[in-house]
Amino acid sequence: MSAEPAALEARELTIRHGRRRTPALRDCSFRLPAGRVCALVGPNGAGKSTLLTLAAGLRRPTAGTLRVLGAGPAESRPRIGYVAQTRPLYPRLTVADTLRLGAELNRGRWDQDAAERAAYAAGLDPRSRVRALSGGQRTRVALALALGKRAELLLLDEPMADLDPVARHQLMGALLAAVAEHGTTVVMSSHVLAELEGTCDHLLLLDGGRIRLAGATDDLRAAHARLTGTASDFAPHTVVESGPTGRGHTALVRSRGPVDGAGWLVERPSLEELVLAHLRNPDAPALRTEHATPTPSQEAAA
Ligand SMILES: Nc1ncnc2c1ncn2[C@@H]1O[C@H](COP(=O)(O)OP(=O)(O)OP(=O)(O)O)[C@@H](O)[C@H]1O
Repeated sequence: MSAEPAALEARELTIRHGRRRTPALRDCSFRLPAGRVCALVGPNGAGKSTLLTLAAGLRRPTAGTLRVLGAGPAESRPRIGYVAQTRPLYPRLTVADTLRLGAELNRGRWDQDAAERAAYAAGLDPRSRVRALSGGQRTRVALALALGKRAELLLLDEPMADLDPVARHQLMGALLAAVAEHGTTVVMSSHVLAELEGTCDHLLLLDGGRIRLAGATDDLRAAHARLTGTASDFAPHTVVESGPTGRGHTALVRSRGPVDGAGWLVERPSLEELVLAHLRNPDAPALRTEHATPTPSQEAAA
């Protein structure tokens, strides 16, 4: 548990789309402290976009609660920047008009410089109509609106999917600057695990609508180890994934006590290794670190 303010706090969050029998999210409980850059990862259909739409106040949960910046999602909407996977924009407006509309809708908090930096960094013409933009250019404009809004919480659905490598680099720079200057919290869904490694300091791994891993990336990595040795018994540690290697056996384990001194070669897994091992092994127990655990609710404490 933590006294740090939470950007998101979910308790038993469940949502069923329409009449679907299987919920898109099931009993998800987690806490995302404010000021983090959180990678939201998981396979196709895991529930990532659904979670972002709930946080953006565009859908209501079937059961459970989600607090956003300490309030209900709808109430917090003015403080949130949400970039949907479809990048909805007005096709007839020019890029400059789109930013003007952003300024109009966010009077008193609009940051024109930040919006223009994001939109025009690659030489995009302000007079271009939105309908004539490429997928990556639309993404730039959608991100420019979110950054110009000086949102306290940015909810970005696969923001890097259609950006070229230079634009990805620029986007990460702009996001990290917002975090450093304004304490912005960023939640970013992505399938490009290697790209998230150096940028994200928090991870939410969803699979089948359930939370598999939640916590600071350093804490999650520190809770695991890759052990390689001649024996195949890795007790007392919990094996997430194991297999033979040229040198004997190797396993990615959730450590229970010290891992040194037992004759194993010990390595700290990368974020990508950790995520892949959990996705390949759906029976591995979920892990939510202390800082990612919701504080006891007032009703529960009463
Ligand atoms: N509007 C909808 N109506 C019915 N079912 C939906 C709707 N939106 C999502 N779903 C279902 O909810 C589940 C979660 O979908 P969601 O889009 O949240 O996954 P995702 O993790 O974002 O996937 P991807 O990586 O492919 O974008 C899937 O089974 C999907 O089919």
